[in-house]
Amino acid sequence: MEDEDDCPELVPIDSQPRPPAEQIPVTIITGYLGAGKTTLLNYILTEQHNKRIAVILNEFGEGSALEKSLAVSQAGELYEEWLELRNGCLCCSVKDNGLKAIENLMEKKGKFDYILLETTGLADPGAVASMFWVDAELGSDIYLDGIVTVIDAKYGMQHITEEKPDGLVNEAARQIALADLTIINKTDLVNEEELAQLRDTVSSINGLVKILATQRSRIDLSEVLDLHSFDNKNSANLAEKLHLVKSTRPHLDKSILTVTFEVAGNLSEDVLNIFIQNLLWEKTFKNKEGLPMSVIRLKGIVSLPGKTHQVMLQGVHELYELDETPELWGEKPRINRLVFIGRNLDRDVLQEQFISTVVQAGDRI
Ligand SMILES: Nc1nc2c(ncn2[C@@H]2O[C@H](COP(=O)(O)OP(=O)(O)OP(=O)(O)O)[C@@H](O)[C@H]2O)c(=O)[nH]1
Ligand SMILES: [Zn+2]
Repeated sequence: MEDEDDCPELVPIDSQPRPPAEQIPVTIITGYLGAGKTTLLNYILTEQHNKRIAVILNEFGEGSALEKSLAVSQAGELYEEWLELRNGCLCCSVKDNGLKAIENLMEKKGKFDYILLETTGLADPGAVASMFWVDAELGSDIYLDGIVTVIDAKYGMQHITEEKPDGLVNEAARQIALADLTIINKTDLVNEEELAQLRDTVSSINGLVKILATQRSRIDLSEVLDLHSFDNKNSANLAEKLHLVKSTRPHLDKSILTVTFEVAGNLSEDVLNIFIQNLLWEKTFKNKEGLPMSVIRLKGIVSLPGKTHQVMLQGVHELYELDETPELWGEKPRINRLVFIGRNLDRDVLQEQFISTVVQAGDRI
């Protein structure tokens, strides 16, 4: 789906659900060491916009650092604050730590319009993303808007294809697997052929992701901000978008790839939950070599019996959510579309399992 960018549809205003007015978007900016994350942040801060943006630098969700730097851009002026964070384990305690610190800062300084968070080059953005996502559900002031991965045009390929010792995930590839947008930066350092190769590799990992190319991370802000990748605000064309996604071939034997399939019918919600939990939590699905499938990102549109609206399925790491969208099925055929991004995924095995359990149970309802 690279460069697939359709104009927003004209929709009557009241049919557009919005997050509650006070909720503030967080965009996670990730990418391998030196790819251009900070350059992107600085660019966003200096661009013309009327937003009051809080930028969180340094790692967030690793180790037990006591102090993190937080810079706030207000009316073009950049100033820094040092915040004390009690303990850095963001993935296991939801309402604490970094998030609390942001909320405290907002109490003190007034609200921000937007939060940008740069992870370290080696971080797993999934853990950070999960935290914000869960928190939004718990009625936080903040919601996760999207994950943006910056890739070094010159060294990206090397980072992505580097083989890791058995069982370890390649961090650069995982960052791409999780991304809603990838920015291939430093295009001044490569020729067109190298750039095209890198694009192909990126889409072979993540068949859903949009790919843009930049120099000095210069990018139209509307491409980066307000993506609404984790809520149903942009669900209008999701079914069509998912329909265009293709299963990919891995660029290396054990690398991350995308698999997708479509199946008609109504699903049993209970059995669907069991299927996803087996896949994400129990890891009971194996590919033909007997290796456990591991899903990093999951997206779908499903049809549940008795529901007139399309239901969106979203997953990051071990979290997932079924969320009714404003889209009606109407006269459209009820086709479930699922996209999985991860390792050791076997499309045929997944599809067979899905049909023999979730769809068949749905048929019996
Ligand atoms: N040639 C070239 N250099 C760039 C470009 N964009 C950024 N750089 C340089 O690349 C280096 C790394 O950029 P940063 O923005 O600090 O990268 P980062 O991802 O934040 O790096 P870490 O936080 O250390 O992981 C800096 O020296 C930038 O000036 C570009 O488009 N072309
Ligand atoms: Zn940086």
